[in-house]
Amino acid sequence: MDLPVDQAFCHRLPKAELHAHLSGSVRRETLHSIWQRKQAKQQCLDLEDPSLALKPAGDYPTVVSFFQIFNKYIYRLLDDAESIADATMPVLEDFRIDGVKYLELRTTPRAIPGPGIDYAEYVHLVRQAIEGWNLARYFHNAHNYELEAHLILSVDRSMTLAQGMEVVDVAIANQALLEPGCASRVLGVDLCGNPSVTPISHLAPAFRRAKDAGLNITVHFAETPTSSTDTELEELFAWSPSRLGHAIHVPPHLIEVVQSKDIALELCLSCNVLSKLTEGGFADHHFGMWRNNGCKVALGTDDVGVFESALSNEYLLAAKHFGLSEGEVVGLARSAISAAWAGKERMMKLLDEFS
Ligand SMILES: CNc1ncnc2c1ncn2[C@@H]1O[C@H](COP(=O)(O)O)[C@@H](O)[C@H]1O
Repeated sequence: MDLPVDQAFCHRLPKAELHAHLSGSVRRETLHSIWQRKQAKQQCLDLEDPSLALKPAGDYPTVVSFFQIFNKYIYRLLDDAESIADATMPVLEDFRIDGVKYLELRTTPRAIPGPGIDYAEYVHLVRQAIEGWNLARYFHNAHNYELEAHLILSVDRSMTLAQGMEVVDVAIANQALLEPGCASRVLGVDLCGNPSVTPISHLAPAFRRAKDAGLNITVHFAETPTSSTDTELEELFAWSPSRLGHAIHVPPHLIEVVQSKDIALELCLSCNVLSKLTEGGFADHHFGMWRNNGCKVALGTDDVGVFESALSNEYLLAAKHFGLSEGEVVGLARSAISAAWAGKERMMKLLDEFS
C-alpha cells in the first residue's frame, strides 16, 4: 500500500538536481558571513547587510526586480577569489544535507576586473572550490563521493556573441577533469538571464560551437510571454537542446515538438510561484500539464538561496498539490536522474540506489 508522502520520505529520496544557479543558491546566512568578513576588512562598505538588502522569498513584486538582486547585490559581494570559494562550498554542503546525490550546478562566467578575474579564471575558482569540498567529503566519508557535482556554464541573454563564444570556449576547455583524481567536469551550456532581454538569435553560433564540441545544451524556455514568441521558441529548438528550463508559456503546437523530440523539462515550482512567473498557486503550476503529457520532468530549485525551498521540499510540494503517491514520487526522482548528463553508466548506478 502506498503511504502519504512526507518530508522525511522526500529527504531520504536519492535526488538529482539539474536546475540550480550557483549565485542564487547561496544561503542568506552564507552571504551574511561573507559580508561580515568583508566589513571587518573595510571592504564592500557601501553594501547593506544582506539580511536587510535581500527580501524574503515571495516579496519580489515583479520578475525584473528579482533579476536585479544579482547585479545590484550578490555579484558586488562575491567579487574576489575568496568570496567565490566561500559561497560555493556551502552551496554543495546544503545540497548534500538535503539528500541530493547528483548535482549539475550552473553558473555564468563573470569578469571581475579589480582582482583580474576573467571568465576562465572564474570557472577555475568555482571548480577548485568544488574539488576542495569534494576532497574533504571524500576523506570524511571513507573514500566515497556522497554528492557528484558537475558544472553547466550559462550564457546570459544580454551577452554579445563574442562573450557567448568565450563562455563556450571556457566550457570546452573544462570538459575534462581538472587533474587526475578530480570528479567534476563541465557537461553543458545553458541560456539564462532576464527573459525581457530579446532577441537572442545572435547567440546561435555560440550554441552551435558548443554542440559541435559535444557539450549538452539546456535553455531557459518560454519563461515570460515576451520570451515565448514562436520566433524565439523555434530559434531555441534549432539549437538542439536536450532539456528546457521552466517551459511555462509553451503554445500547444510546440508542446508536441517537446514530446516528439523527447526533451526533458527542468521545472521549478517554488521559483515560478514565488517570483510570479506563473499565475495562481502550486496546484496551477504547469508541472501538471507536462506530467499529464507524459514528458520527462526533473524538479529543480532554481535559486534556493532566494526562494528558500530545498529540493526535498519541491518533491513534497509536487506530491501535496498533485496528489502523488510514494511510488509516483520515486518515479519523478528517477525521471530527473534519467535526464542527467554524466553518462549512462553513472546514471544506472544512481538509479540502483532506489532498489
Ligand atoms: C526565474 N529564474 C531564472 N531565470 C533565468 N535566469 C536565471 C534565473 N535565476 C537565476 N538566473 C540567472 O542566473 C544568474 C545567477 O547565477 P550565476 O551567477 O549564473 O551563478 C542570474 O544573473 C541570472 O542570469
